[in-house]
Amino acid sequence: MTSTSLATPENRTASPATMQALATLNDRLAAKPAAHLRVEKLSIAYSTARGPFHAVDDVSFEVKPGTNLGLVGESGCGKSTVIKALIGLQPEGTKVSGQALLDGQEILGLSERALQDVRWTKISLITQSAMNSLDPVYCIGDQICEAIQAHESVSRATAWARAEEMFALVGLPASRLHDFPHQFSGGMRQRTVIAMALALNAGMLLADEPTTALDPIMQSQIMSRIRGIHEHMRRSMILVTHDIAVVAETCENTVVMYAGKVAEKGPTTDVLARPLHPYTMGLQNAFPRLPVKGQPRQALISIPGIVPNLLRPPPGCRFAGRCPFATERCHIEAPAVTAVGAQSAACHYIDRAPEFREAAARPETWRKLGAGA
Ligand SMILES: Nc1ncnc2c1ncn2[C@@H]1O[C@H](COP(=O)(O)OP(=O)(O)OP(=O)(O)O)[C@@H](O)[C@H]1O
Repeated sequence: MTSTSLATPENRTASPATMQALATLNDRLAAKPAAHLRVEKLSIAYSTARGPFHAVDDVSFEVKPGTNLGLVGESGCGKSTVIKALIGLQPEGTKVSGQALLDGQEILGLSERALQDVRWTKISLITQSAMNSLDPVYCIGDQICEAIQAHESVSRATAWARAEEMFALVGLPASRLHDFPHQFSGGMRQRTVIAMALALNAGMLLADEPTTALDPIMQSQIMSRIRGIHEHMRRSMILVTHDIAVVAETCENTVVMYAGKVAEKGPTTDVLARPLHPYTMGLQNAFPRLPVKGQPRQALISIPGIVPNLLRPPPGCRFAGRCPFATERCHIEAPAVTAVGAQSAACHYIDRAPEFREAAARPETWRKLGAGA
């Protein structure tokens, strides 16, 4: 990446500190390009007292270099489980199968030693809870320096300068590097975690609900900061969120997960404008959309029912029990993934998607569950 490519309209209005931080990033960005991730047939089962819990089943997707992928779905659909497996943080005893190739290197099942070489330098994590990732007894600057020096043989002065650079990128003054975590607000702590995740310039960022713990104003500030950084640094990112609107604004591609499986995936604009899977249609109804002038404000419709228990996953389509269009076949036979252009979905009735979309927009459709397609 060249310095001219960083001079986007947005950063022309950025502060001198941010501009300086962006300029000094150039060499490191060029040395470590954005990563490519290919996940193939990823299955993950937690070991529980009642047997294996199949939290993720046969999940495949790709993150192209320099793009953002949104991983969406209700709570308990397996999004965080995917993220944890990618960075080797699954609990002991968890069974992980399939492949995850980061720039061609298998990152599933690495030894702790091998993981240390990959984590933070090639793939880094922005977690849900910033407070837990910061040590209360060290000042923030020391923590960032320690992370840098654990992976790169640079002097403390260089590491501190890098920490200042990262703070400028996330919009925090360098003087605050001397503070301790308890002196920061929730939003500032979250920015710090983002700065730490960026400090080693990993080609792949995993952001697991990076704003969930914050108030709505702070959420939108942090998300626009993440978008800005993405724009300048062109890292690859997986963004886990419940919020379809955030995905629409931030991610080129989207994977919709339901009960541990991929329900639908493809370019975000296609998935949101022309969803193929009834679950995506239902998920969209549950989120507020921007009002269109002259049209009545759309009512929010939630999907009745709950995600099935994955100790014993249902044999057919996992969404069948909540799908207003499900037939007997859906309850017995698991649907294969079918592609329509760049988009694909696991639904037996993908060819009826236009008709389903119309019906799914009406609240009464979701009231007569199991009525058959
Ligand atoms: N250590 C564990 N042992 C057993 N089951 C687990 C464990 N961790 C998570 N689960 C279960 O796995 C399923 C998927 O959880 P996961 O956290 O991946 O979902 P999610 O889609 O990220 O949800 P959320 O949006 O609430 O974080 C859930 O039913 C959860 O209860």
